[in-house]
Amino acid sequence: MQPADIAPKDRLIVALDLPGVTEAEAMVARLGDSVSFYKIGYQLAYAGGLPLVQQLAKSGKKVFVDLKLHDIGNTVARGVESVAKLGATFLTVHAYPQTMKAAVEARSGSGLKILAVTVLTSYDDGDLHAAGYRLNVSDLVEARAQQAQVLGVDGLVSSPEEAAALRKIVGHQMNLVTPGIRPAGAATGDQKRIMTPARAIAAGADYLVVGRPITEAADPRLAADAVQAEIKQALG
Ligand SMILES: O=c1ccn([C@@H]2O[C@H](COP(=O)(O)O)[C@@H](O)[C@H]2O)c(=O)[nH]1
Repeated sequence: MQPADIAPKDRLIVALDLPGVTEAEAMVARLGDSVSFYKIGYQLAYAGGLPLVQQLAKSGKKVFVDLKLHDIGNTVARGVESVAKLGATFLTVHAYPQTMKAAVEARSGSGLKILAVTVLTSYDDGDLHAAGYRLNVSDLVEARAQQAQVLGVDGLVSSPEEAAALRKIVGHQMNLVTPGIRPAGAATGDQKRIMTPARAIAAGADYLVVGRPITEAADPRLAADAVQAEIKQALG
């Protein structure tokens, strides 16, 4: 999907990083029609949250399954086939060539899009070096984006800090999905490469992933509406 085709409201993806299905359902009810796109990651998926993917999809919401798959090709492919049956819109894999190739082949014919996680937004150059990488964050993100593009991956997960550079590399053929979003004044937490919603959109991000600044807000709906307003304003 070209960025211009993405409805402004669908650009906010709320991370349902919550302890269980009851809490997740309550959050979805609280956010109501302010939010149309949800992300289910480790915490909820491992607490029985995967059936919620189908439930949300049936109720008209879009769902991003953020399991960041990385395994031998056959295991990744079979996992992708299973997630495709749930009706999810996005699924993440780590941006390793074998993994991306297996995922792209396995999703073909389904409506599922594969997103490659380039470098986690909680990493800076020092963290990469500590993990044994010689490249800095921006170089590794760009190298992985180029590999992902060649392999036919549908989109990239990166910090909004890399969005403008990635746009130049991949044009509008791939979706740019950016966590590490922090409204002005929000606690950074463990995120290291962050931007405000408005700056992320201006930098070229298609989708903004926001978790704690919304789910831990005193009024999550008000917090989500504020992010939506910032997105709309930045889109002009
Ligand atoms: O590089 C990445 C990839 C995924 N995430 C996920 O996004 C949300 C962010 O939540 P916040 O509470 O807004 O920090 C979370 O579910 C991560 O698993 C990411 O942050 N960075």
